Amino acid sequence: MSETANASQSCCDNHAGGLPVEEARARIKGGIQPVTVRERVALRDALHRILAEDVHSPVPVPAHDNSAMDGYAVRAADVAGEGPTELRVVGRVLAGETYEGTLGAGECLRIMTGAPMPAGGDTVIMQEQAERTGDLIRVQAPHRAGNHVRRAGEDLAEGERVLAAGQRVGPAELGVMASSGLVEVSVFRRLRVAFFSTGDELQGVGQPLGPGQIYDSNRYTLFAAMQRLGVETVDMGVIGDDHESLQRAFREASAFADVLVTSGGVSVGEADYVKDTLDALGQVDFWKVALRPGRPLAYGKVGRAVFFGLPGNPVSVMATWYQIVRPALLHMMGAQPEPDQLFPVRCAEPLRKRPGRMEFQRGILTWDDNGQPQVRTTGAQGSGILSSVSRANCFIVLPYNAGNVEAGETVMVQPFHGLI
Ligand SMILES: Nc1nc2c(c(=O)[nH]1)N[C@H]1C(S)=C(S)[C@@H](COP(=O)(O)OP(=O)(O)OC[C@H]3O[C@@H](n4cnc5c(N)ncnc54)[C@H](O)[C@@H]3O)O[C@H]1N2
Ligand code: MOO
Repeated sequence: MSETANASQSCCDNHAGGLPVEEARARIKGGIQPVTVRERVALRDALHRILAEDVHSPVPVPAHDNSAMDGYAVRAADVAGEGPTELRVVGRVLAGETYEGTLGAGECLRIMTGAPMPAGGDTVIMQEQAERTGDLIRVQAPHRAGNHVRRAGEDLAEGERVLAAGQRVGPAELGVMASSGLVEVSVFRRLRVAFFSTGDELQGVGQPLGPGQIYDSNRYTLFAAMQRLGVETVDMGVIGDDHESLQRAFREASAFADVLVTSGGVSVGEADYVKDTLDALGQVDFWKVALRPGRPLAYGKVGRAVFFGLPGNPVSVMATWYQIVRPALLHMMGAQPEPDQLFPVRCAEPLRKRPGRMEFQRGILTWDDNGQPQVRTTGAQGSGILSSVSRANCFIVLPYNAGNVEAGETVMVQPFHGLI
């Protein structure tokens, strides 16, 4: 057998346990198109949206040289020596005003934080460092030229590119655009994402649980994750475990949604119809990823909609959402790829791990007694224990081939901050 044949043989063997996570991500990325339709929206409506164009500042920010402190605007030359130096206060300027005169030698101006610097003045002395008597101040020099002055354009120069196309708009981006005086911004249209839960055992909150029933939590988790991502959500409720209901729901969703996300029914059980429905109405690309929790994960297309069939276990929903679906949706939304946020940290306790799947255990990242970062798990890691995520602040990411981890070994963590 040739070397190539050997390589492809071993590749397929490995994939029996599911596609490697990176390969699943790459296959999805290769099969989906980012949206191209743009719209202009008012600044606040741009929150969580993706910029469709670079944003340039039409004005310098700040617009004028101004004081960073409450105190006195002076001429640097007057306060360059050892001192003490006496200067005469010729007036006052508050934020929002301008001082019309020009400071002459031996003169200073009472100035408040944010007020424009007067002509002739180039340095500010904090009021705590000036002793005032009547119209005179006495300062102990020297003071560095330009001290406590914020230069026009030091934040953003006029015409400077402030933000790039593909950036997601969060609080800082919204504020920065407002600081440039922008009223509207061009963003990509929102993705429309439909979702439903499957399972005859599911009951809605507010109803008593019948025998064998559980509450449907996945629709809440998915709703929250989608809201945070900034997509338009269409909640299709709970769909029963039968071909007819599923086919109807798939057809309906594919008529209006860009993406359909379901939970449950993708494994090998006798009521797991989701993959079969996808087979019948669309195309299955893959339905197993070597990821834990969350191996059964169906990906394909129904009509023009991209389909993700997540497993039913609530933690598997979260792992597959954050590791596979979220990056895919960001790509479809027109966002720049996010850099991997993986950091090496000492593991404070032993971890159980079987080789063969990439594992996302739920961790608590803290500091040890020596001030060094450390991580431990939230406890039981079953894929039905959703509180293992609500108690965590990071994923502990264990590679495919890793086995058990000893206390004190280094592991990689992916903080939830900015992710969840
Ligand atoms: N013989 C095998 N059995 C299972 C395998 C396997 O490979 N061979 N894989 C296991 C793994 S791993 C997972 S994950 C689950 C995934 O199964 P399904 O996607 O078909 O999910 P369900 O069977 O419908 O549900 C699994 C579990 O999650 C609960 N669930 C479902 N939906 C919700 C919801 N909306 N809110 C809260 N909880 C939900 C459901 O009641 C089940 O307990 O399959 C394993 N089995
Ligand atoms: O991998 Mo399943 O997805 O354990 O929960």
